[in-house]
Amino acid sequence: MVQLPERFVNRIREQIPDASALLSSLNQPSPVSIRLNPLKPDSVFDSEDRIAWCPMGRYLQKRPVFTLDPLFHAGVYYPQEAGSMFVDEVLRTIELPDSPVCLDLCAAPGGKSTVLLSHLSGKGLLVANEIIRNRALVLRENLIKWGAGNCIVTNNEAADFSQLGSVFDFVLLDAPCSGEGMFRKDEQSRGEWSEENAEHCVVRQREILEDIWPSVRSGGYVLYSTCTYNKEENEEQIREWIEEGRAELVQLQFPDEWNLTTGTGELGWYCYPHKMKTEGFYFVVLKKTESPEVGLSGKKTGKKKMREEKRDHPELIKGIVHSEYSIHYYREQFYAFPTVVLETGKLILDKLRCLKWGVRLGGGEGKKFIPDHEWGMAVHVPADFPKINLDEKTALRYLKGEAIQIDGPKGWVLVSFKEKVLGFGKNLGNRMNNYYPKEYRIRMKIE
Ligand SMILES: C[S@@+](CC[C@H](N)C(=O)[O-])C[C@H]1O[C@@H](n2cnc3c(N)ncnc32)[C@H](O)[C@@H]1O
Repeated sequence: MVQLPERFVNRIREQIPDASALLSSLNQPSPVSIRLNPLKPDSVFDSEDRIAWCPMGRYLQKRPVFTLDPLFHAGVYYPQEAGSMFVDEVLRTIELPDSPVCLDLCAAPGGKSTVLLSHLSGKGLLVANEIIRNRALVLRENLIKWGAGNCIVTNNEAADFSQLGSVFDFVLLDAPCSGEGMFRKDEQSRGEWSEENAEHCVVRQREILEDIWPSVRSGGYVLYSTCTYNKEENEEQIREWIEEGRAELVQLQFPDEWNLTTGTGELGWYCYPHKMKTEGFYFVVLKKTESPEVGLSGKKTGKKKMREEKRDHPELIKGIVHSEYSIHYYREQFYAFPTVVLETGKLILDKLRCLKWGVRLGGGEGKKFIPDHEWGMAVHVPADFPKINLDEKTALRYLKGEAIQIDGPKGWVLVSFKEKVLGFGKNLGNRMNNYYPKEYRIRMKIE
C-alpha cells in the first residue's frame, strides 16, 4: 500500500483532534455506493441500505463490475461516493426559482451533474461544463445516459461564462483540489500529493471563483466543494468573500446523527471517513449579495455563430408531440430544446463551445433520417420506436457492438434490457445493424 505522505499526516495531526482515527480509517476498505436515477425508476438495489441525506442513494454490500451491468449503461444509476450526495440535500434546502438556470462548472465525469438533473426533474436548465476536452466527452456520455433533456454540456474556461451576464441562479463549483479525501478510495492520489500542489490548487480555486462570480445573479447561490481536508482550499478560500460582503453564508442544519463536522469559524461542513460512511468531502453554500449584476457582453468571442436553418421535419420527428420542447436544426442535425429556457440556450450556443445541446434527435433527409443515440436515451423527449427487450447476455453483446439477431419489426428499433433503453438498432430481418456508438462500446472481455 502507498504510504500516506508524511507532511499530510503532520498537518492532519495539527488540524483535527481525532487525527489518529481519521488516519487509520484511510487504511480501511471504502464503502461502495450508487445513486438511482429518478428519471429511469427501477427496483434494482431496493433492498440495499439507504443513505440518510440522499433518498436515491444506496450503499452496496460489495462492489459489482459496473461495466458488466446493462442497467448501468442504461443510466439507471450512477456509482458515487456518499459524501458527494450532500449536493442533493443542499438543493432540497435552498430556494430556487421555478425554472432555475444552473451551472456545474467543474463537472466531469458528471456525478454531481446527475444529482442536479435529478433534482431539476426536467425543469429549468443545467449547463455542465468541463475545461479538459477528453473529460468533457466523458461528461457528455454520462449525461446522455442519464437522459435529461434540459441540459447543455460545454467545454470552456470559467472566465468565458462572463459573456453571458449574471445568468445563473445556482452554481456548483466542485473545485479541482489536492484530493486528500480520495486517499482511501484511490491509492494513487497519495503519490500525487505534495504541499506545492496544494498551494497551486489554492491559487487556481481562487481564480476560478473570481472568474465565475460575475455569472451568478445577485441573490443566487454558489455551492463550493472539494474532496480535501486542507482548510486553505476550503473555509479559508471563501472566508474573504464573506468578510468583504460579496456573499453571505447560507446556514445549513443537519441532524446530529449524520456526524458532519463544521469547518473552522462554522464555515462549511466536512464529511470525515472516520465519523461517517463516506470519503473526505467539504462543502459550503454562499448566497451572492453583491450587485449590480453584469450584463450580456457584446465582446467578440471568435466563435462562429451557430445559424439555425429551416427544414421540414422528417416523418420520425413529426411524431413527437411535446409542448415543452421545440425542434431546431443546426449543421445538419435536429435538436429538441426546452422552450422555457430557449433564449438562454441559444445564447450559450452562440458564445460557448457546446458538446451537447438539449437532445440531439438525429439527421439525414426524408427516409434516410438516422435517429441519434442521444434521442434513444432521453426521457423528456421520448423516442416512439418499437422496443426490443434483450436478455442480459445478448444485451452485453449489443453493448460490445456486435450485430445481433432479433425477432421483431423491420426498421429502427430501441434495444432495451429490463425495459430500459440501451440504444438504437436497425432491424433488416435476418440481422440487426448495431447503432450503439463505437466510442461507448464495452471493451472488457465477457465470459
Ligand atoms: C473534483 S473534479 C469534478 C468532479 C465532478 N464534479 C463530479 O462530481 O463528477 C474537478 C474538475 O475540475 C476540472 N478543472 C481543472 N481545472 C479547472 C479550471 N481551471 N477551471 C474549471 N475546471 C477545472 C478538472 O478537469 C476536473 O474535471
